[in-house]
Amino acid sequence: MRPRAETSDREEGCTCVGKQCGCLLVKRELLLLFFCYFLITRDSRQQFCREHSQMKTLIVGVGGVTNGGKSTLSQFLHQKIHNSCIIAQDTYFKDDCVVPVDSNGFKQYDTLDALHMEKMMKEVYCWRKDPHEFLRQRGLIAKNASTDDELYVLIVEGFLIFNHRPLNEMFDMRYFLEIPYDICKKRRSMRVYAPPDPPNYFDGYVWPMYIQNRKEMEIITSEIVFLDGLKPKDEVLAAVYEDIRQEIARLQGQS
Ligand SMILES: Nc1ncnc2c1ncn2[C@@H]1O[C@H](COP(=O)(O)OP(=O)(O)O)[C@@H](O)[C@H]1O
Ligand SMILES: NC(=O)c1ccc[n+]([C@@H]2O[C@H](COP(=O)(O)O)[C@@H](O)[C@H]2O)c1
Repeated sequence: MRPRAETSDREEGCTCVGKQCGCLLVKRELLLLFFCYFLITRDSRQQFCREHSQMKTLIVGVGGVTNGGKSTLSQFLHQKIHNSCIIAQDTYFKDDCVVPVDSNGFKQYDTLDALHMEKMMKEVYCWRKDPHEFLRQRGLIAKNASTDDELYVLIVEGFLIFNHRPLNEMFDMRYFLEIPYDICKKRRSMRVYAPPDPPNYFDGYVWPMYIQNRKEMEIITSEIVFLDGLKPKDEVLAAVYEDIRQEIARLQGQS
């Protein structure tokens, strides 16, 4: 009879005292197991919630002529806009050894073929899939920051962003910085690329390619806001920021 009574005690709750109690060890192990399971699945549960929530996003394209002020504007917007980040096209140039030379001996850097566009698109898709995680992985957001009612802004900048159809179709807002030939030539001459521009590169290759790329861009898309890159920096930056701020407010007002 005695052993039966001990078994029923354990089933209803342990009454044993002391460190060696097996019931306590089992409970502790179960708790530990549950805690590990919770930790392991927390990130994927949070990701699932984000992917299936009504998260708001905005993709802004900042295009324009070389040295038109794209990076300056993008950096400014990034500093001002909460939960924003930049994907820059000029970080996707192919290695110099695979960029072909044209009939005049100029390296053909100013075409989509000189860029790893599939890689760039992957980065944009990665952001779109889970902007919060994208920012977190790049140290742009606190690990446990709330994801409720957040709006995420992606700034994509580059001289050929509107020429690549799949990318162009993703933009909610498009800006294009333009400056005249002489100013562009002057600004370009003060910048050192890798590799540096060879003699006559601007007149013999860069500017003619800009004219050609711009024509092609205008065939692909018409919804572009053209910006005068000659206006004082503060004026250009403030005007675009205000435009985007209003769009963000409009989106946040939506239920
Ligand atoms: N509105 C502006 N007025 C005068 N200079 C500018 C203006 N915007 C940018 N710049 C200058 O022009 C140069 C090129 O700007 P940057 O933003 O790097 O151009 P991009 O990214 O289009 O090649 C930089 O020296 C920058 O300080
Ligand atoms: N690897 C590089 O970053 C690299 C090399 C050679 C030329 N470029 C020039 O970069 C320009 C585009 O960048 P920006 O719009 O920032 O000037 C193109 O006109 C191209 O000629 C870049």
